[in-house]
Amino acid sequence: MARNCLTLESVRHSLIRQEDSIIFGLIERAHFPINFPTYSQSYVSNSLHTFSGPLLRFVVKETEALLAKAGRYANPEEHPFFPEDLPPSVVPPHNFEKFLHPPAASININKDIWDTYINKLLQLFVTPGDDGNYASTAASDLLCLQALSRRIHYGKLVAEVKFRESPQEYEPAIRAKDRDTLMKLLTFEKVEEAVMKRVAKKAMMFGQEVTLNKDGNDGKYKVDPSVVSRLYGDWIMPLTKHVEVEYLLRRLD
Ligand SMILES: C=C(O[C@@H]1C=C(C(=O)O)C=C[C@H]1O)C(=O)O
Repeated sequence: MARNCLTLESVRHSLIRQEDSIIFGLIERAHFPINFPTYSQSYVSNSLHTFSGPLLRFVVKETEALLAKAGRYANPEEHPFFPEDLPPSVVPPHNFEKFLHPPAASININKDIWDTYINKLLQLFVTPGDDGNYASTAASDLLCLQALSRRIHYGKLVAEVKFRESPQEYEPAIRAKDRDTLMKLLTFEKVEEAVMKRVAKKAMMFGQEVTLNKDGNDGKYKVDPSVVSRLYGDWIMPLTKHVEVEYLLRRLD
């Protein structure tokens, strides 16, 4: 859909579709235990020193460098975790439609997303332990981080649509830099409740063991549906709303 035709309904539809990517990402990651060395500062201290620091950082940085060359970050919906020193794109530029307000478009909260994912979310949905699969673990973390980042930064599009639909409602609070009022204006509790129920249901459907005999899967899921609901309620939606508020605060710049 052309950006200038975006509506609250169409951006919400995209958020619903993105739930699938996030839940599949969580299921893939939950396949491995925590594998703590993936995040350890000292993991490669004995190697040939082609890099230092956590393996996940190395995997994300190197992947982003490659994707930057392929033009990924020219797309306003994509946000790198390591924007410093990214190589230039080597592909012909695509003329992405400019839907966002330029001074607000550059918001990037990936640092918060990274810290939240590693320090708070992971231990809620993966088991303790170490099976040595650190590179595969980092690869599945990368997918989760990218899906979360895309969803949370989608808050910019949501905020732009909400602002365009009723600028007169938002302008006084933006001018007064009143975060609390902005948060109230952009919050739809009924929508949030529906999101939490739907993601739990999707986690049940996507995370069940599919067998050819009649036995059910004994209520066991690859990732706990109530945890998925909690990740959304406590972190993913609050971070999306944080992006919405930050965006609106710059909407009249
Ligand atoms: C994204 C929106 O803004 C808020 C954030 C929501 C979310 O992150 O899913 C849902 C409802 C709103 O409280 C929206 O209105 O759809």
